[in-house]
Amino acid sequence: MAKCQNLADVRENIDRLDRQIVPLLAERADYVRQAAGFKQTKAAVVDQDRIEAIVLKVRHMAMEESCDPDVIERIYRSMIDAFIIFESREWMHLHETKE
Ligand SMILES: O=C(O)C(=O)C[C@]1(C(=O)O)C=C[C@@H](O)C=C1
Repeated sequence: MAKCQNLADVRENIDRLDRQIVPLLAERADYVRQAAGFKQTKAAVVDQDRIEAIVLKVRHMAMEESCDPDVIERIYRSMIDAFIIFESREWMHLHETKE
């Protein structure tokens, strides 16, 4: 990790990472969209056991990276909330247009 000399350096690095993160989120969104296709009911879009398993996993990963696990948990819970809204929309679209 580079030690920055000023705020402009910091922001350059943040912008570089955002250029990597957004394509990964787009790829993740595509898999979330596919998940909607495998779910029989709209209620199944929210899978609390799966969410808790993901949170546990990413908290461990954060600790391995010497990052605050509470920050990572908050980011993941917010991200999954957004994906649930997205997946619900996708589920309705897929299941409305079936018949
Ligand atoms: O794993 C699933 O079933 C998904 O739909 C993906 C995902 C996620 O974003 O990771 C989204 C919604 C679910 O409630 C749980 C997890």
